[in-house]
Amino acid sequence: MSGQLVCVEGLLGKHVPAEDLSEVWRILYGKELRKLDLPSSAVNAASQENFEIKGCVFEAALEQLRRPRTVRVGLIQNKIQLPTTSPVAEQVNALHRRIAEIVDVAAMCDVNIICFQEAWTMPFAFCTRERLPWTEFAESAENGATTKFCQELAKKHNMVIASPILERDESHGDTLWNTAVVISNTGAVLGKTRKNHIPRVGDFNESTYYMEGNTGHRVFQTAFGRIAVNICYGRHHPLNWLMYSINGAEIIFNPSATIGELSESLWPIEARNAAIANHCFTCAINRVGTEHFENEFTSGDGKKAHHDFGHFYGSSYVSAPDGSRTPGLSRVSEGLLIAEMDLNLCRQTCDKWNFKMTGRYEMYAEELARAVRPDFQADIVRE
Ligand SMILES: NC(=O)NCCC(=O)O
Repeated sequence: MSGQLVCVEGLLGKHVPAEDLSEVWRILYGKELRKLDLPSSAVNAASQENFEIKGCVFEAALEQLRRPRTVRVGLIQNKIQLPTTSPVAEQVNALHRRIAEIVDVAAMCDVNIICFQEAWTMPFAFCTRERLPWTEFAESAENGATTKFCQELAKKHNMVIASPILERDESHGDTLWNTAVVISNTGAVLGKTRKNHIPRVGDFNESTYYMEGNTGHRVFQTAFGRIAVNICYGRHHPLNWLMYSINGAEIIFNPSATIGELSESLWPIEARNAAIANHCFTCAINRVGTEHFENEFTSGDGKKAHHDFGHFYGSSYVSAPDGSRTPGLSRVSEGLLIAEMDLNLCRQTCDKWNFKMTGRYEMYAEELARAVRPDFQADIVRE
């Protein structure tokens, strides 16, 4: 079944009677979004280069004192381009070429900020638990080939780029991290942020390679708004989203690599819920395809050894603070999703629902401070 169904929203459109569709849509997905008019040059280029392109608009009410703060955000989901047995440099170069093609199309659509999927320059090889050649994909966040490549793209297109890579930290004993590098539209490296929560589930053997990040919940002030990057497994941790939001993030990207059997039913809920709970936009990005590895590996579950991880189901989407969301990109093909958003919607939703005001953070801060003490006793009343 995995890999067959292209898109759940497409099925709804096909099978729900036309007279019921908009009500079904409103209940499941929130207020219906206007489609973004994309230039035909971009649509043609996407079709020639064989990737899906979709665009939606999140509107906000007009205010008297603030102008609309309209920004276009792009999300790219892609496959690996070469077999995992190809030389490392060739695999990376092929991915650079593919991303450059898609970013060129994003630029035709006036995208201001773009984010790629988790560890986008490599196969998601952590399932294998092998070191070589996979650790050779790690690069310096500050001056590695991928960062230089992104700096050129950012300058060329006046675009902020969030580039999640496997980082080799030469200043700290050559250690590895799972890192997103944020590059300003000027081409300067604005900074980096590391994955805070590392999975210990299924074949996601990432803790074999790197540790939980040490960069906290930093937020990047860009020319187009304040952004943060909550990498993959971090999306299961509500406090992680909360802290990016407390530091002022208006858009939180969630570059991911995850497979159908494990997480597909959680996928549409978690980033969307985070947008609602934190009065911000969230952008969930997942890779697509099935990646085959030469040496079979086991999953510690008594089942037979295998050569692949399962199907990465794509389905990248954007959610707004009012709970509305875009349809997902395809479950099976590469794609570019563009969301035009008025960032004024963040404060407008905050003023309506007041979660920041009613959140009782001081109460939770005290309770959590007690709960993490070694002498903590749970507060349970018994008969
Ligand atoms: N890459 C990663 O953290 N995957 C973990 C699985 C998931 O969070 O769905």
